[in-house]
Amino acid sequence: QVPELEKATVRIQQPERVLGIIRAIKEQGMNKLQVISDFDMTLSRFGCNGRRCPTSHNILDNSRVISEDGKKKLKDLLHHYYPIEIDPNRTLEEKRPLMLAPVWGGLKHESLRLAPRCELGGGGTMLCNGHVCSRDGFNEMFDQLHKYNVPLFIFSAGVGDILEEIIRQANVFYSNVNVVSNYMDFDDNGVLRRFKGPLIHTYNKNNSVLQGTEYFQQLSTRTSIILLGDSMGDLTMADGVPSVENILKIGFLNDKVEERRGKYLDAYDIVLESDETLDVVNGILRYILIKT
Ligand SMILES: Nc1ccn([C@@H]2O[C@H](COP(=O)(O)O)[C@@H](O)[C@H]2O)c(=O)n1
Repeated sequence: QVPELEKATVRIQQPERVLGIIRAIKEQGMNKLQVISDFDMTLSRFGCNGRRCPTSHNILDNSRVISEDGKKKLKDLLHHYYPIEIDPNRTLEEKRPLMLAPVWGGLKHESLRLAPRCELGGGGTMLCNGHVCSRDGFNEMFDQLHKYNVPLFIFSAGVGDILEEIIRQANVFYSNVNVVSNYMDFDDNGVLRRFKGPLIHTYNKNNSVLQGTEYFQQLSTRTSIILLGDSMGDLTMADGVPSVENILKIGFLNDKVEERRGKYLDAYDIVLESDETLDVVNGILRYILIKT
């Protein structure tokens, strides 16, 4: 029923179980469904024409508002911490305390004055090599969820101001979309002082940073979940949802595919290897949402 699952990029450890979950979600109906998704490298592309696409952090790092010294610091931090972030041989407990540094470490020394809209403006939607960096099927996914009134919760360790702007410029920031991320806090002179609220990094995406938002409580009847992520940290994004009945975890395995395949197959129900599209997600949503 979902032809996209036959794509060469799809790996599933327990196909019967996965088909069972998809059928159960369809039976429960669209009123019970919510989608919880990571943003960078999940809704946005990992690569394009053989080059890495920017994360929402990288858009800021590369922008003209950051000093050359700051750019170097941010790049050094990322080169140091990204291999740790994706290292399959370190436990989450080892990684967790290290992950705050790349989110804030480079920016805190910057006298950053930024009008995020301007930085991305002039048609500058998340561009990389002249191509828009959202995955193929980005608009279709948002459109489908909006049409059927399915809530989409984006839980991101990226920069909220930037990724909101990307969604807005794609004209899909609908009322069913909610974002929890790191938002910049500027003082009266427009200088970046901090991020608002607790910093979200790749390995604390769970209830601990959602306290006070009550988002999941309001959606307590939405007991079917489709979770989209690209890291082992994304697997805890639905931890605050009360009484989950069905959960389908779809993981994008973008980098170090051979090394990480085993862990991803154990953790995610569906693994999409080097797949730069949202075809599979859209195919599953079509099957679930469109009455046959
Ligand atoms: N300075 C940094 C810090 C993190 N990143 C990357 O951003 C991504 C986090 O955002 P999610 O939407 O995926 O939660 C993650 O891929 C980090 O590697 C960065 O590029 N620069």
